[in-house]
Amino acid sequence: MDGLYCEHMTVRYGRRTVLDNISVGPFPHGQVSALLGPNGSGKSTLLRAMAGLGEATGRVMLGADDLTRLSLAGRTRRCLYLPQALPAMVHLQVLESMLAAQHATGVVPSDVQGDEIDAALHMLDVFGIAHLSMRYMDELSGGQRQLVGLAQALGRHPDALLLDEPLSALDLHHQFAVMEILRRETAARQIVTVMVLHDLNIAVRMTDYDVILREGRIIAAGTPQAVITPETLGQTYDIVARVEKCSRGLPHVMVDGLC
Ligand SMILES: Nc1ncnc2c1ncn2[C@@H]1O[C@H](COP(=O)(O)OP(=O)(O)OP(=O)(O)O)[C@@H](O)[C@H]1O
Repeated sequence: MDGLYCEHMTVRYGRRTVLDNISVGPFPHGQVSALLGPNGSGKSTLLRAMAGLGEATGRVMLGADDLTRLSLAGRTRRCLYLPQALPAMVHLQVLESMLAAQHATGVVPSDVQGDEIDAALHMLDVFGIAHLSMRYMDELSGGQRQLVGLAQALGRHPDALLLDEPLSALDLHHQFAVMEILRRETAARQIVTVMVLHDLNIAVRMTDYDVILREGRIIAAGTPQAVITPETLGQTYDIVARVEKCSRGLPHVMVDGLC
């Protein structure tokens, strides 16, 4: 099987089982996937387990490669997790923080052409924040730090990118801009990108493969059109919702009330 997938994944916190023997994926190469579901449904737990963070049993595969057999450093090089928390407010310039991130996994990937500083500046430029390169991280806004975190993550050239609520601090313009950047970079690099999202309208329009979780169980998986339906939204979020077409013919989720 191609793409990123996990088999028989179980995660416990103490005596509480949050994910019980679930298999999910494959999350395809070259496409952006979303993990959806209500608060506490297990999205971050699943993303972290796929990245090898925390105690978990089961297998995580990237194509034919069993990631669970790798050291954590080796695994992080292949499959990078960007946490929900924004990058720390350290007293480092943005460019320095990019270089530190580049070196965090010990190896500068061979496909980074030319000078490392140029590569870091290029990534900042991709996210439209090259003008912040000499500013200090602890002097940036939350949204600006989130953009730096995304630039750091893509700058590390992983094969799979696992992003936990990467749009949470961004304004509407930047939410759409980041989704377009992630779609373009994911396709150009043929990597796997999986993100936790709460905005169903972004998911329905701008992702390719979605998984909905509730209480650690998979409610639905597939294309947004197949997964984001009034039935699954009712079953998952306890809401009465419609998926209509807007005047431009694009799908739009509308919530009429609670079940
Ligand atoms: N470190 C922890 N120790 C104990 N329980 C935890 C821990 N982290 C998460 N949980 C519990 O595991 C369950 C799943 O949490 P998780 O953070 O994966 O949910 P989520 O779907 O990402 O939620 P949200 O949308 O609110 O971020 C929740 O019931 C939560 O209380």
